[in-house]
Amino acid sequence: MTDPSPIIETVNLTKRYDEFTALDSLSISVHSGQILGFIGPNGAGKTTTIRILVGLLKPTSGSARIAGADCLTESRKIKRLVGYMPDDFGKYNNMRVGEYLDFFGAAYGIGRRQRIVRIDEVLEIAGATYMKDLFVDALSRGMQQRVAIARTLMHDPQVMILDEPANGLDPQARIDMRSMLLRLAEMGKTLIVTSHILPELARVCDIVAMITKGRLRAFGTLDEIMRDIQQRRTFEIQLVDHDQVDRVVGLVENWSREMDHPSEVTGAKTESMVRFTTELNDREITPLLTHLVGSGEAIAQFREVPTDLEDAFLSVAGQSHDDDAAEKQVASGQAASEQAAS
Ligand SMILES: Nc1ncnc2c1ncn2[C@@H]1O[C@H](COP(=O)(O)OP(=O)(O)OP(=O)(O)O)[C@@H](O)[C@H]1O
Repeated sequence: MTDPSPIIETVNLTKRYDEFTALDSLSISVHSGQILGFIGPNGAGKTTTIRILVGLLKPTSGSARIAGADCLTESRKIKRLVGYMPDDFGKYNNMRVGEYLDFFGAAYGIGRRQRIVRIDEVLEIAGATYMKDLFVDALSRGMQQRVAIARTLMHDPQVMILDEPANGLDPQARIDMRSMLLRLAEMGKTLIVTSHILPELARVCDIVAMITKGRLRAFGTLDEIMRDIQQRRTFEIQLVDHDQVDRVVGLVENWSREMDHPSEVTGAKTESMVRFTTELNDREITPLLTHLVGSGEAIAQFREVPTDLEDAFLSVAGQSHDDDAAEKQVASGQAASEQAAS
């Protein structure tokens, strides 16, 4: 039987600094063995949440519990239960990896004999056995991240909180990190993995929490989020001949006006393609296809361009500006230029 009670739970967690609300009524729950992707842009409130969870910051109101222990008042239990891997590896001059792990093991109160065994175990789990005698400061970012995971595992925590583990990694190291997260989850660890961008890591997460400006915008499995998010959908109409493009652009524009539903319509003559975005649902969009076919235009394909995770994230990020339409426009402009640049 699975345990129905969550291992990590925050209820209306709020943190204010004077008038400024860094975290606003965050309620999330994570079950044992799950990987939570905690995603939000810079300044969203991720670090604030993590600092509360690991007992380093006092919330203004609300509660946070890990395996039943209160993150604020039961810090000893929390320290034993949680392994926290910060984004910044730190500077450790003239320290070899084995010594580094020994140092942190001692800080966790692990006995000397036990540490010797444990260091080999965690290095093996992290795929970093060969690094044991290397100097920490000479390691690449990808190697450092493996050692950081080994360090976080030293006291065998039930919950691991990894802050931006994919930050600064090359594509291969990102893939390795993804496998590592899955391996940790298979071992029964519960993981919170933060990111300010939508990384490939999100694809290994069982659930995703997206926050912006301190507020939870979406929470659930990736599929649920993709379904729920109000999204402008993009359609492509593949034509047979490039001469049709201007006519079909006109047809779609007229139809949109008649429907009183603005669409952005663009034509690409070199591809014999017309693209448009709309918020209409399947039932509402079907008459357009009938209209196009009825007009006598030869249509090779009419298809929706699948929305990817990145679009979903940008859509959620846009919701944070709902109170201010002008700001929203700026945000979507930035998002578009970032997308174009990436
Ligand atoms: N001590 C503080 N006093 C005032 N404001 C603070 C303080 N600490 C954090 N903040 C503000 O709270 C907001 C949330 O910050 P937080 O560090 O949690 O964001 P984040 O999602 O972790 O961002 P990043 O990805 O950049 O680390 C930010 O606007 C930040 O400037």
